Amino acid sequence: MAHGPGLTLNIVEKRFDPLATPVLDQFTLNIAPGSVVALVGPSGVGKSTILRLVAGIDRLFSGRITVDGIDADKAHPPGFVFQDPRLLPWLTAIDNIRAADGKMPQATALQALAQVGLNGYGDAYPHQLSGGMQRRLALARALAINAEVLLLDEPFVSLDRALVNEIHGLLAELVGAKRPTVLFISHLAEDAARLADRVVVLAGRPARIVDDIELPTSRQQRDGNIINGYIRRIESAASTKTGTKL
Ligand SMILES: Nc1ncnc2c1ncn2[C@@H]1O[C@H](COP(=O)(O)OP(=O)(O)OP(=O)(O)O)[C@@H](O)[C@H]1O
Repeated sequence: MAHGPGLTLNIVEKRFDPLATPVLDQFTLNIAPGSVVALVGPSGVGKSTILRLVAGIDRLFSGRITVDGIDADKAHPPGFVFQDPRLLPWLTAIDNIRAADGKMPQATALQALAQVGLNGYGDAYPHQLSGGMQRRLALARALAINAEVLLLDEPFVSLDRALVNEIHGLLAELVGAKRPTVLFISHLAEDAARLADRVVVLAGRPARIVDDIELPTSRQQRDGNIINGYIRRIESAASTKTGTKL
């Protein structure tokens, strides 16, 4: 089955303030094709920075990030879901999706809308949708460009748990069907325990990988016990290695 590309991050240095310690220094991370990797760690450690570098949105760093060997800023654009939905208020749901790619056929946008359970809401404006629906629309926009790489920055933050479970299910289904390479940030061990194949725990300034946990059981086979075991492992790694609670 086709799957998303492998990602290699060799960041020599990323800093915002020329006088302060860099956020990233000699930071290396390799992500296997088609894997789902969760980045966890304390606030301010550099998780969103890493996502923006991989997306090619932020090019101000030294080093090299590649997507199947191609420099990230020249690779096919990833699907990116930001912490806030970032919808254009003057466009309908369908046009928000199509805005991601000027050549996108209407049918593709409609299909993405259906995939996130928003059938029938194509003509609604963002203010007519609930917060959770807006979040799903943002996800549909990321999916509609048929990206082989999905970058999700706290896609579940401040959503109620029922909706999070629904979106988890949706993502697990999409990952199973399309096998994209996914890098996502979450503050909740449960998100990682349900979705990830691998959890990378970051700490410090400059950020270091202080733990790298494989979650070998396939997503479909993760029952409550397995998920709870994974949650304990991730939370314990985060608290002992980063000194903070997730
Ligand atoms: N545009 C910017 N200008 C200056 N400093 C920045 C900028 N973006 C991020 N930083 C700094 O870089 C560091 C890493 O920020 P980043 O947003 O990547 O952390 P994070 O791990 O994603 O945090 P959170 O979990 O709170 O979102 C922080 O100290 C932050 O203040």
